Amino acid sequence: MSLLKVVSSKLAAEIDQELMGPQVGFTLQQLMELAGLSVAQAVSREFPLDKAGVDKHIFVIAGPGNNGGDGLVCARHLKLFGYNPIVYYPKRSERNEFYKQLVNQLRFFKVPVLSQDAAGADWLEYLQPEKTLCIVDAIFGFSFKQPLREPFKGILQQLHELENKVPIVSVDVPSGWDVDEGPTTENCINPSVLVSLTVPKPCSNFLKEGSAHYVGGRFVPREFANKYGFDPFNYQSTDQILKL
Ligand SMILES: NC(=O)C1=CN([C@@H]2O[C@H](COP(=O)(O)OP(=O)(O)OC[C@H]3O[C@@H](n4cnc5c(N)ncnc54)[C@H](O)[C@@H]3O)[C@@H](O)[C@H]2O)[C@H](O)CC1
Ligand SMILES: [K+]
Repeated sequence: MSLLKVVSSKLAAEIDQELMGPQVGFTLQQLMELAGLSVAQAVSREFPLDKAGVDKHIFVIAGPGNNGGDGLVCARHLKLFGYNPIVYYPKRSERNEFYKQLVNQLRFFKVPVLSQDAAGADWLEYLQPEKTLCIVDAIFGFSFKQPLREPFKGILQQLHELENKVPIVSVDVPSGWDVDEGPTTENCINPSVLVSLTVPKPCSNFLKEGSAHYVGGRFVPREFANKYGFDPFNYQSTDQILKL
C-alpha cells in the first residue's frame, strides 16, 4: 500500500487524541506551543524581518478552538522575533483556563488583544492594508464543520475582500474550507501561505498556484507517522517547519 500524503479530518482528530492520550501523554499545551512556534517560524521565513516595514503589524485572528490557541501562541513568538502582532480574539474559549493564561502572556508581552466587545465592528480599523504585513488565519482547523456561523462568517467575508491587498497565512486549514473537500462555498479565502500541522489535510491540494505550503508541528516519530499512513517529513537541523 502506498503511503498517504494527506490525512482526513477524521484521522487528524484520531492522531491528536492518541498524541494526548494515556499511552503517549503529550499535553495540549506542549503541542500547541510547538504548533504556534512553527507558524511563527513560517511567517518569519515568508516575511523576513529585515525586509518587513518596522511599523507594520501582523494581524492574528484567533478562533474559538485549538486552532485559535495556536494563533495566540504564534503571536507571542512573533513578538519575541521582533514583529508587531495584534490579536483579534472575538469568541474566547471557555473550555480551558489555559486560554486565559495564553491571553495573559500576550498582555505580558504588550501584544494588544482585541475582543468582540472592545473592538466590535471596528476591528477592521486595526486591519489597514498599508499597515499590515500579513494576516494569520487561526480561526478554524481540522474540526470545522459547515455551515459557517457568525461572527466568523462576516470576518471571513472581510478577509476574502482583503486577500488581494494583504497576504493571508492559514494555520493548518484555510478557515471556512471543508477540511476534506477544500473550498466548497462561494467567497472562500485564498491563503498565500498554508502551514499544515503534523501532516497536511486533503484540502491542501486545493491551494491556489503560487501559494507557499509548509508543514510544521514537529512532534511525531517515524513509527507513529507510518501507523497513520504517512512518512515523517525531512525537517532540516533545528527547523520547526519544512517547505513542501
Ligand atoms: N496534532 C496537531 O497537529 C495539533 C493541532 N492543534 C490545532 O488544533 C486544531 C483543531 O482544534 P479543535 O479545537 O479540535 O478545533 P478547531 O480549532 O478546528 O475548531 C473548533 C471550534 O470551532 C467551532 N466551529 C466549528 N465549526 C464552526 C462553524 N461552522 N461556525 C462557527 N464555529 C464553528 C467549534 O464550535 C469549536 O469551538 C488543529 O487544526 C490545529 O490547528 C493543536 O494545537 C495541538 C496539536
Ligand atoms: K485556520
